[in-house]
Amino acid sequence: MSVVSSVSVIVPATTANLGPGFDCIGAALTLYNELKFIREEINPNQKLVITVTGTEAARVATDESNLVYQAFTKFFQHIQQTPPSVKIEIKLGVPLARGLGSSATAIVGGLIGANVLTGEILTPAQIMELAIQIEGHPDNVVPALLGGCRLAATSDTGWEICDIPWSNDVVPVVAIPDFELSTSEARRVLPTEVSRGDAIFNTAHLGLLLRGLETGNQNWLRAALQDKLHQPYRKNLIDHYDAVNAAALSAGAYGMVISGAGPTLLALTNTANSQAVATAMVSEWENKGIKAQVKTLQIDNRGARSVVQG
Ligand SMILES: Nc1ncnc2c1ncn2[C@@H]1O[C@H](COP(=O)(O)OP(=O)(O)O)[C@@H](O)[C@H]1O
Ligand SMILES: N[C@@H](CCOP(=O)(O)O)C(=O)O
Repeated sequence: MSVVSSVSVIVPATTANLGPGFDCIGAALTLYNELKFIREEINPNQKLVITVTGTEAARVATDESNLVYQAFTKFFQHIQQTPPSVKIEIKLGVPLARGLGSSATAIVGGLIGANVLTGEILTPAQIMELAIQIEGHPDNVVPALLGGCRLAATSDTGWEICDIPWSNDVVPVVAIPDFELSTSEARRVLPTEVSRGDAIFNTAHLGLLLRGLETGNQNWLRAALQDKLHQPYRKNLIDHYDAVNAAALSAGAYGMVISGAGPTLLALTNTANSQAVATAMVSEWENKGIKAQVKTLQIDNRGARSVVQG
């Protein structure tokens, strides 16, 4: 493969955990960030120019602390080369710090951009290992890279990634409030140890969820979307969680969970009820004084993709 001078990388948002699958399952969604990498001499004293567009652009760092650039430089550290001068153009479509995997898009995008610019020195599996290492857990970076719904588990030799079939009858609706919650803050409230009862509860419910997602079986999905490992601790960080949950259920959702580390709330429902569920969730929050936007999405089955431009 030859070295290229410019590449665009499109990376999907993700919804991680899906209730009982804390830190091991996530799905890619039809909502995207686009990152363009242009290898060029800027000037002798400057190695980096970052531009960001999109409604939350002002909140993204444009210096070396930018997460896309951090991942880009980690790639070069890994292959023991000096990173080239680069211009990075970021088009934001994924809201920041809302539990929709914006950090995963930045990490995956930075790694793929660097790999393509160097003529694909690393394999997709090596890129995945690096992405998991940087993010610290696999459940958002893996579906962002590969698309679909993915379960990741460690093995003696690394990671086993499993493709989880997702029935077309299961529709994801995300309600995104206008406040941020960083993943690190939402991880700080979690206990380091859990009881055997809670571990068994989640093991059983995750098994049920996998079959519910595959078959669209409504009873299994209704029972499956429960969790004892993270949501009981995190829901207090999300104002009116219980009220939005009740609104989603009464409008016909199978269940509602925290998307990723939150504060976005994810309802799973069927096509017939999706509009009612979306309206109920956003109205409930807005009645309580919290602005929110709602999106009825699909599962992205392609994952991150790159287009070489020169
Ligand atoms: N496109 C991007 N470019 C640069 N940094 C980003 C981008 N998207 C997200 N980030 C960084 O990731 C942070 C959010 O990460 P995190 O708290 O894990 O939330 P999320 O649930 O959205 O992944 C942002 O505050 C920002 O620092
Ligand atoms: N399992 C992680 C997932 C974080 O996802 P994000 O989309 O909020 O970055 C967690 O729940 O902490």
